[in-house]
Amino acid sequence: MAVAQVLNLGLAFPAEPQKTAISCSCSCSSSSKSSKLTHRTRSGNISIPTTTATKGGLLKTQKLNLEISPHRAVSAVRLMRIELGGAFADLLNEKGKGSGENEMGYVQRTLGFRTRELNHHDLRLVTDIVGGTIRWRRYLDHLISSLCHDKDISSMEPLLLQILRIGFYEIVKLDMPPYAVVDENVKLAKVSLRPGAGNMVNGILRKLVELKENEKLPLPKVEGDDRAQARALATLYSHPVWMVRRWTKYLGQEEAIKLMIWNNSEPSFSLRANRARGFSRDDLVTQLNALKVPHKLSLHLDEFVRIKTGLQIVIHAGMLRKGLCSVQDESAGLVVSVMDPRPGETIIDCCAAPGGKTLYMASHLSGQGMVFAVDVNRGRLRILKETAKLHQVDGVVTTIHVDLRTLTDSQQLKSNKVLLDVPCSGLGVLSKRADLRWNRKLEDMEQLKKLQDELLDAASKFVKPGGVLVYSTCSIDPEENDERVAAFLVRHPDFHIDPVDRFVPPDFVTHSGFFFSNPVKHSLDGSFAARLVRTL
Ligand SMILES: C[S@@+](CC[C@H](N)C(=O)[O-])C[C@H]1O[C@@H](n2cnc3c(N)ncnc32)[C@H](O)[C@@H]1O
Repeated sequence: MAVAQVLNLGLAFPAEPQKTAISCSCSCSSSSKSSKLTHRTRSGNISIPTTTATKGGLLKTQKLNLEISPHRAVSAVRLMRIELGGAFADLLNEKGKGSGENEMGYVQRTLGFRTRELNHHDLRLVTDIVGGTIRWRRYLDHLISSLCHDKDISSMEPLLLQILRIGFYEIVKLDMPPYAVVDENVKLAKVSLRPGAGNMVNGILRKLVELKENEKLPLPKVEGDDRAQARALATLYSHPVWMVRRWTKYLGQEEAIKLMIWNNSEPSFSLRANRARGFSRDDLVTQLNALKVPHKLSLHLDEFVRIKTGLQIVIHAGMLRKGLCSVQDESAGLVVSVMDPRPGETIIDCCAAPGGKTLYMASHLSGQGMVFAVDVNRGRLRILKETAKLHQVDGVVTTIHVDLRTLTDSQQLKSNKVLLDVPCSGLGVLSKRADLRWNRKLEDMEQLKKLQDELLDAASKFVKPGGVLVYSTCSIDPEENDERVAAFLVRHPDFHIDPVDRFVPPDFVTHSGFFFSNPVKHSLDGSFAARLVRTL
């Protein structure tokens, strides 16, 4: 069947995109609640009315749909929340934000029915589908648009677009049994929108299956001038064009492709055992074994283990809630190694919240010394304070809510060890932060670099003669890393570089003596740290 024939199924972009951007000749284009409910009843789905108590004590009747696969329904709703509501993909699994009652409230409001509660397996599927669909958005949208006669899909009904993206992702990237995927997504479109939307999803997904089976997916070729090649690569590896151009410039095309492949892969996570609570890595391993969560010991840091799957199980077992361990990438742990915190020391952490590095540094103090945790964001600082209590390091952590740039040079707040973990582009953590690549803009880079320079100047005031300032980012971009350090040294000739080779394995030390974790080479988040010592 040719692409044009798909369109003969009745796909058309209507004149009034605000009502329904793509409709089918056989569909009812009205999206009013009453007509949606009528269609649901007609389509024969199992809908069980349930009652839920509202705040005011009233009982509200809600429909429980047992026929729609709950993980697809929840995935579609989460994708809507991320794209239209600005939710962060990586926060939606946290209790109270995405799961449980709250989650079903969103599902009910968006789709008009509830599904059964999600179990661990469902949640894992939701995480995979939502993360993957966001990562592959540019690639999926290219295919969807190609199969809709190159129409502008930005005017498509948002829920319909999310359902199509999920179906495309499952077929093209997850290699799931295609006809089951078609049936499930058609059902979701019929019940949550209207029968015509289901017919349309059916036509497009079937066409996709056929093109995939015949290896005829309409994908761009990497050819032409630099710009054209960057555009093709951006579609094939699903990244913004500006990132492809930047990485091609700094890394070359081959490495840029490897980096994009890494960013698109399933992230792995590290857990840090909290020794401040007397919970060792051996204890952590025992618990992970009991929970049947596969793990590997970190090769670089004594308290850390890596897990590829099972984070949800760890969360549900309450290990984070009890403060026994935290989710922390080893690259962040290695920045703390560059700081080399020791019992009895006073440390100033200039951009501390939400506290990953503060708490790890505090756990090295064995109850003696102090970490002053400075941050401009009150809410994030509150989280740091609460977590410090939970981790039983609150005796050695003092929070200071202030814009670092307004703090005046004073003898009271000076130290031999100052950490400045600046706000940055986060280009080193794109595998974990699925949506970040779409939120970050090229224009942000100039603003961030200006802020980084200002914060470096401010932080340097708190370093005692002979003391060290550690500048760190979770970016792989030389303009935020080496270049910021070089510019700082020109402005501050009283500082010099102290090579980090005494603190981290040689594999992480750059020619200039900085710490750098490379996602492709080290299979960790990308991050950077420089030790800058003030002359006596
Ligand atoms: C990369 S995050 C720090 C992460 C933290 N070090 C950790 O390991 O969890 C950067 C932090 O800088 C803070 N920040 C941004 N501008 C600031 C300023 N002018 N003064 C103090 N803190 C600032 C932000 O609120 C944010 O919490």
